Amino acid sequence: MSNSSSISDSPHSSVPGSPRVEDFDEYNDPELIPMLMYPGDLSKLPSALRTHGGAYIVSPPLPPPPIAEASSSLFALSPDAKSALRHPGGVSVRGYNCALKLGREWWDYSPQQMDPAEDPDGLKPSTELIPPDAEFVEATERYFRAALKLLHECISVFRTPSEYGTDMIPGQVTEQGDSTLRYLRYSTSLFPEQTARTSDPSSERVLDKGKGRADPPSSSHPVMKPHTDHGILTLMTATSPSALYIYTPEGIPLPAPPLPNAVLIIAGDCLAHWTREALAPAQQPLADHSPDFSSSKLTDNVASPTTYAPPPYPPPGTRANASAWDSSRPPMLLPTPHEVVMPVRGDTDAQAEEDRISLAVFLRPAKDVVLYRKPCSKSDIVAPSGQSSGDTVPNAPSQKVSSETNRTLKDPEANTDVMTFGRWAAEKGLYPPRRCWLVGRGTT
Ligand SMILES: O=C(O)CCC(=O)C(=O)O
Ligand SMILES: [Fe+2]
Repeated sequence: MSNSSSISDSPHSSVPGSPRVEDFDEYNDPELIPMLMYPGDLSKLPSALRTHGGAYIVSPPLPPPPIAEASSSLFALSPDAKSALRHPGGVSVRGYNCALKLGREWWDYSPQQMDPAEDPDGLKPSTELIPPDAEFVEATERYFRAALKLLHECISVFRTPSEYGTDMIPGQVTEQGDSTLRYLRYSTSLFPEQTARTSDPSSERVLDKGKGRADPPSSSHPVMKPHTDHGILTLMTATSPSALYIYTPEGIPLPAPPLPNAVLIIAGDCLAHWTREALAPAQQPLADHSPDFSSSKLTDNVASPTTYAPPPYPPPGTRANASAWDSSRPPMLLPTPHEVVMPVRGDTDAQAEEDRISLAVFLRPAKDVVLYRKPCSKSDIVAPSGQSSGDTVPNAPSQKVSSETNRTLKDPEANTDVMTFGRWAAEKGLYPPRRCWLVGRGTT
């Protein structure tokens, strides 16, 4: 498809490289992320996620994102003030965190009380991990509420009968759940050498999790490595320079620059679990499901079924052959891999030396919502830390697994392995293949 014909006389023709919404049905260009006009085109979101891994929603019902305020208020705080916003239990998805070697810092806004599993001693409600700027926090709260409303509208599309099924999202996903809003700052000035030069040594130690010295950066560019988000949907916007890339289900990278008056929506892990369940009930025995995807109804619309591989989700703590359960049931939607690679000095981008600030709203279910139930034999399940079998997930770091994880690991009587969202989130970091289904496919 030719870009010039598709964007001429489009209301968004000022945005180069994006297809006109009206062309969407015919549209099959893997190089462009579709643009959906709010509200009329929301119904096309499942298709867009399936073919491209993401879609822009144009004219979303959202207040202006408080990104400039994040820069001047939140990220301008002193190192000590930032340290005061760290979660007492070291949780990286609440309050302030940084990865200086990757040139990145971020802050998560989560107005709900902390989950007891994260905060067993009831040390602090998360509302205490907020910066001392009421105006900024109010603007953040306003944006968060409006974004959640929009994301729930998106979810209602998945509940409407369509060629992909009906009621793909469980009914409980109507509340805030474990949703959060995140601001990120990417800057070469965050690299350890820079911070060592510009901040006093004691602050630097605090910022870099107790390290007394500045290790060199892991990359010359501020980055976020390829991953999928563990929630349902993520809504994103950012300042230039453009640095975000998403991957299609075929593993093709697409630039995802910030567009004026638009937000990007991508799919999280939950959608893959639920669309797999909706189309292939887990209760059916393994033998009923052919691993030959080309013969599956589910893949009729996929351009090259042979290149369409499901994400390698080895069930935690199971024997290697148990992962065949997952690969025999391709999900209708894959979670969207994405990564951020900042241009830096010497790159061609004119804005290469500017910081990039991004904002993401993660729509997540509550921790006890079930992602899937998997039939298993008693011998399939071992402790996720790999203590009771030699053939558990390779290289899984030995880490403490929450009591919630152990409780829900298995119902021995029913021979059913129940994966809740809380368990998935807790275990995702422990099993490298779950970080991103692209890893190991030679794409990254
Ligand atoms: O900074 C961005 O644009 C993406 C952030 C992201 O992927 C994340 O926080 O999970
Ligand atoms: Fe992400």
